[in-house]
Amino acid sequence: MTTFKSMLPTVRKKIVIKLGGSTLEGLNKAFFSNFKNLQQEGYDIIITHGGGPAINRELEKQNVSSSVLNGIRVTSEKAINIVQSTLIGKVNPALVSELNEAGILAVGLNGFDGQLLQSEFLEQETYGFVGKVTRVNTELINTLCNNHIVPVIACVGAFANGQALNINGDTVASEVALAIEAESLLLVTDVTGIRIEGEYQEEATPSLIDQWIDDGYIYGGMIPKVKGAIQVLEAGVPSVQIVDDQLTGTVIVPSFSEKMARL
Ligand SMILES: Nc1ncnc2c1ncn2[C@@H]1O[C@H](COP(=O)(O)OP(=O)(O)O)[C@@H](O)[C@H]1O
Ligand SMILES: CC(=O)N[C@@H](CCC(=O)OP(=O)(O)O)C(=O)O
Repeated sequence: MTTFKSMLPTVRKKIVIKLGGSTLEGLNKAFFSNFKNLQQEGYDIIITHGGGPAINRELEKQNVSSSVLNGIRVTSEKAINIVQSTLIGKVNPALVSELNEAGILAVGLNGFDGQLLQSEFLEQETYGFVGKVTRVNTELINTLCNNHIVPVIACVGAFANGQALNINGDTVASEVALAIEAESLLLVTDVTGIRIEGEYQEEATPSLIDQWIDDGYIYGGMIPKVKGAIQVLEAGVPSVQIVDDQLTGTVIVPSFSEKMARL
């Protein structure tokens, strides 16, 4: 029966969920059932993922060294080939397969597919083959979402002539959330949010986070997370969280003065 309600266009909210490499290997059916619940609550889900530990293992196996600066992997020409083949050839299909087995229709993508993540070198002299996102193909994401297909995006950027660039998974998640104007960004990792002097923080503001970075309380892989989170929050995405696999952790909130300035 056609009712007034059924004739209204359904505005589905979008949630970007980034799964860190550190959590990927331990995810189970119970975790994925959260996703089904979110879909039933009217969310379109977009998944992005990293794969740091898998990349580390593969680099070691092939005797290729790499270093990390500000949470970003300095990526040589040899390393980018390993990053690309590991993320696209191993990590992404393993996750897509788990999602499909959990009854969530998912399709694996990387930056080259439909020019999903166009990118340029971030700072070649410092970081080598590391990219920054210059354009996200939001139409492709929207088309999949409108057809109830979950895009699962590997953090490999497309540069010219088929050259891949390595982009931190948290950066990709943040750029995708910004581009599609997500309602919410969840960065799922192996810790229960931001920990300062042994205490997990339920809430954190951008100015506190800047201070914690300066004081060395936030370091390594947490840096791209908080930087992406702040950028996304300041662009107006209402909910930004850094959480563990129970979806518990830190909510990034505007500081009081930032809240007042928005009014
Ligand atoms: N203040 C902090 N609070 C919590 N974790 C932190 C903090 N500073 C640095 N970290 C580190 O960041 C790690 C999470 O980042 P990362 O290893 O890159 O995870 P992922 O693979 O999920 O992206 C934590 O395991 C922890 O070692
Ligand atoms: C440029 C850069 O740092 N790329 C990351 C990409 C993978 C990633 O981000 O993995 P996690 O989400 O597990 O940290 C890397 O090479 O490790």
